[in-house]
Amino acid sequence: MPVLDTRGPRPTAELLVECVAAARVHGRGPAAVHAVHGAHCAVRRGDRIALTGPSGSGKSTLLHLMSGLDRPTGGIVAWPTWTGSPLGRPGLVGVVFQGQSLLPDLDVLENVALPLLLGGAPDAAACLQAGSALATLGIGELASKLPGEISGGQAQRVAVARVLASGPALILADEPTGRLDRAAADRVVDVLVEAADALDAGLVIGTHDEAVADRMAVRWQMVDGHVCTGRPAAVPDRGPSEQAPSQQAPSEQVRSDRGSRS
Ligand SMILES: Nc1ncnc2c1ncn2[C@@H]1O[C@H](COP(=O)(O)OP(=O)(O)OP(=O)(O)O)[C@@H](O)[C@H]1O
Repeated sequence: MPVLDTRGPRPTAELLVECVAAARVHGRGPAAVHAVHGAHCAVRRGDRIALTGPSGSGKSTLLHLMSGLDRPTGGIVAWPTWTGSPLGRPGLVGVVFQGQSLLPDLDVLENVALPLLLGGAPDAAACLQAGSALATLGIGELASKLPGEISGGQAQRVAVARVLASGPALILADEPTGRLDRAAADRVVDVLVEAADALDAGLVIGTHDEAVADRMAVRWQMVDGHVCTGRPAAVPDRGPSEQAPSQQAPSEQVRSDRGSRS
């Protein structure tokens, strides 16, 4: 029986990421695509959010902005309690990518251990943690396989294991169950929710799967690049120790850098 997350948001929990009028335009001129515009949203520790919406509505783009992997072309994306973007800093944000994201020349265990090794963990500890994450996902026997030797669904679970192994404070999963059957999809969501609970992490799952979305306490709906969070489109309430983006040093936020990326 899948675990249903019925907890509501905790408005004073640590604010992990917030978007204030965030926008992302891909390309320029007549070919420009306004993938996200005017996004006001925030994720706190303990949040369990389903990000839903039709194909092309901007879910992946918004997740990439919140991860720091992409930069807004308008507005602000900020991580108020961290100093600067989480990019390249294991343990802060973990992203389960939508497509193939495993390195083909590394075996499954090495793929899962890689972020830990890059973060400075000793080999033995990284391998132990990676093996444990694979076992949690029920795919421990794949450890020595290369990505080319496993199925798409198995690769998707390896990608989830890779994120969980590094114990991030914010987990952003982009269609993590897209290639899985119902039972495997339920298991992956179980694992994501259990890991998020254990880490007191914020969890956002981009999904087309209503059964997955229904298991999250909160739903954000995207339509044509607009995100509806069900909350007023104002700067979210902050806990007493948290600064608004406008009070932070520029280096601690990612502002619009219109024109610097296409
Ligand atoms: N690198 C890019 N260059 C140009 N356009 C892009 C790029 N990435 C995304 N887009 C466009 O931005 C819009 C939003 O795409 P995005 O992938 O964020 O949507 P999505 O809701 O995640 O879709 P899906 O559910 O199919 O994954 C789409 O029109 C898409 O074609």
